[in-house]
Order: sequence, then structure tokens, then C-alpha cells
Amino acid sequence: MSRDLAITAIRLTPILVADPPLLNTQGVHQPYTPRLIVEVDTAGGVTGVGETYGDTTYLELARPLADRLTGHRVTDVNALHVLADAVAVDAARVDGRADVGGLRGVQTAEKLRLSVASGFEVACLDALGKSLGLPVHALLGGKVRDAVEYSAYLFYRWAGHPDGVVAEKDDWGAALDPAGVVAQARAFTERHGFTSFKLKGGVFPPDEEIAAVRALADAFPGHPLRLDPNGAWSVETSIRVARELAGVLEYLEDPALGTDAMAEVAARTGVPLATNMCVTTAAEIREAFTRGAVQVLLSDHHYWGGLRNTAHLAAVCRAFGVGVSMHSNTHLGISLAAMTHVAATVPGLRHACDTHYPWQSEDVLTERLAFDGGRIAVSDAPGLGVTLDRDRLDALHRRWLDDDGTLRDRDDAAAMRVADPSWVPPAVPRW
Ligand SMILES: O=C([O-])[C@@H](O)[C@@H](O)[C@H](O)[C@@H](O)C(=O)[O-]
Ligand SMILES: [Mg+2]
Repeated sequence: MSRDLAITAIRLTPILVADPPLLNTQGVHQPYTPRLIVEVDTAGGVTGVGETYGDTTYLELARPLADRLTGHRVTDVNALHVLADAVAVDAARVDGRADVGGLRGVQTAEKLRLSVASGFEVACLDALGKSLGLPVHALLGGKVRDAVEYSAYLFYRWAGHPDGVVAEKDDWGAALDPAGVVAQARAFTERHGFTSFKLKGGVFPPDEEIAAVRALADAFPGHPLRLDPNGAWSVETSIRVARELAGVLEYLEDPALGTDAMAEVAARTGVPLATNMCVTTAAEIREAFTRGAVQVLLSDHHYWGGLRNTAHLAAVCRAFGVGVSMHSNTHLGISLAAMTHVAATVPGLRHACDTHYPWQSEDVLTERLAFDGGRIAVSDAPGLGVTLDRDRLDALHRRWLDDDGTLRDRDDAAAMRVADPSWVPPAVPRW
């Protein structure tokens, strides 16, 4: 192995990963969700790995980007974004589209490019770290903590996917009322030691979700609690819920959609508001921050364009006096490792980060990342500190190849229609 950092080959492997029947305001998670694994080989004999969304539009962009990046060096992460910008995206297939599988705010061609580039950036940094014998956090300026805290991501859910649907089974059971939510939270603490809890809301009428949060507060006195209805409420409903849960919630996440609504809710309640929907692009920052619409920004290295962009975003938040934490969608261990490295470098990270990882029974790593007291230890091994399990990768890719296209694009509303053929994503505000 040498330190020749030239990229000689890039492998893109789309996979389908098992996902439980988690409910959100759009519908329910598919039994399998697409992800893309990126491998970058260097002339020095090192391979770096990255992970990002695997839906069709992401793959269409990833392929030409892989061709253009080959021949560059793994240090060329600024050039990576220039190359991504030059790849043609059919904006008509992206701009203004409803987000049917992710509830991550506005969809634009730029955000699509950033989301794809992030998988390559992580793979490049992993390869660079391995080549230099340095952990990724060192490439970002070094860690300021040795472990990163995550919160238990509670979901209303069915015990299993609808009858007749091919799916992996799990032992979490159903959670459809306050008692079920508390039981799920207890399972999270027993299995992973989490001490802070986020409930995905927007599924049941607000009073039922208020009751679930109150039940959590009774069961876990003094523990940080969040509720996230993904913008399903009107301003008036948001204000009512915020007032009822004042003193109970650490923050309320995206109660209503858009900067105007969030600013009004923030102005009329004392509960801090967090978002991964109202501010998801650079262009949305100034207005939301100056109007006080957001008190905590949930960053996400996938759609903000990588780990370095995430560190920059955290600096912008600091400048505006806005707190920062992390959003999560369905993801595997490569992304959890990447999140942990960048989170380790962010000063003033005062809120536990979100992660879906405990819901993922499958991974492409030889060894799963393990939570200890709800925290992931920051690896000091070279690169991300994870090892790809090629057999697992091949098996999950085989599942993607065998799919007739039904599952290759995450669509929570379509998944819900399997159980309820009349389902359409509710108009917003839903309540
Ligand atoms: O996975 C889900 O159902 C979540 O609702 C996800 O799609 C959101 O993007 C996310 O977790 C959030 O915090 O809004
Ligand atoms: Mg959210």
C-alpha cells in the first residue's frame, strides 16, 4: 500500500435494506428501502466507503459523477462539488416535487446533487484517512468529544408489514397508543441505553400524541423529549400543542410547514423549534434565522453535501446563535460512522442526534456499531473505522436486482396503500 491518492475506480452498489413498518404523516415505511454504497479505490491500494440515498434519481446522477471523479485524487473534495454541479439533472423531475419518501423539505436539483456528492465525499475522506493513518474526524480538524450522544427515535408502528408482503420480521411489537410508545422507549433504553427520546408524530390527532409525550414524561422524568409531526399541524394547532407541552419538551420539531408558520409559532410560544424541513438548503438559512423561526437546526450530511459542509453549517448556526443537532432517515452503519465523526468535531453540540440505525436489522459492515448509554464512541482508527462486509453487500444488492422496481424508490404513501388502498397523503395542515 502506498500514499498514491489518485482515484482508480469507483464502485456504486445500490441495495435494498429491511425497514420496519414505521408510520409517519405520509404513510408507512416500505419493507425494504433503497440505499447506495459508494466505494472509491486509490492507486495506493486503499478503498474508502460512503453511503447515501439510493432512489433512482440519485443513481442516475451518481453514475456520471463516478465517471468524472475517477482520475482525481481523494483530496479533491472541493472539486467533487464542482464536478457534481456540472452533471446534468432533469430539474423537472426534481424541483418542487412532493417528498414522497423522506419528509426532508424542498426538493431541488442542487439538493439532489449535494445528496449524491455526500456519499462520494465520505468515501474520499475514508480513503484519505486510511491512506494517512488518520481518523476522519482528524481530517475535519479533530474531535472535541470522545462519544456522540444519540436519541431514541420512537415511531408509531405496526407489529409487522401487511399480510402477504414479503418483509423481515422483528420483535419490537406494535406501538399505536401511549402505552405502546412507552414500552418501545423502555425497549430502546434496555437495548441501547438511550436517555433522550424523540417521537415521530403527525400520525394521530394531536391530543393522542400529546398524551403519548405526557406518558413518556411520566415514565422518564427529567429526560429530554421531542415531538416531530413533520409539519402536519396548522399554526393554531402548533401553538396549542406547544403551550400544552411547555416545560415537557426539549424542543418541538417542524410543527408547521415553512418559515412563516414556524416564525409565528416561535413568536407566540416559548418552546424552542427545531427543523429538518423548513431549513434544508443554504438559501433558506438567512430568512429563517433572522426571523427567529428556528432555534435548533437538524443538520444532515447527506443533503447538506457532506461532512465538511456540515461543519460549515454548524459554524453558520453558531454565528446566528442557533443550536445544532442531526436529522436522520433510514441509514446504515457507514452513515452512522460518518455522522459520528462530524458530530465529534462540532463545538457546542448540546442536543442528542437523531438516528434510525436501531431500526435497521441489516448492515453492510462486518461489525455493527454499538450504542453504549445511547452514545457511539468516536473511532480513532484510520478513516471511518468501519469494514465493509462484501457478502452482506452482495446479498442486499441481489435483493435490489431482483426487485421489479416497486421498491427502488422510497414511497411511504404507496406502502400505505398496500394496507389501505384509499390512502392519499393528507393535505397539509392535516390538523
Ligand atoms: O423515516 C421517517 O419516517 C421520518 O419521518 C423521516 O422521513 C424524516 O425525514 C425524519 O426522520 C424527520 O426527522 O423529519
Ligand atoms: Mg424531523
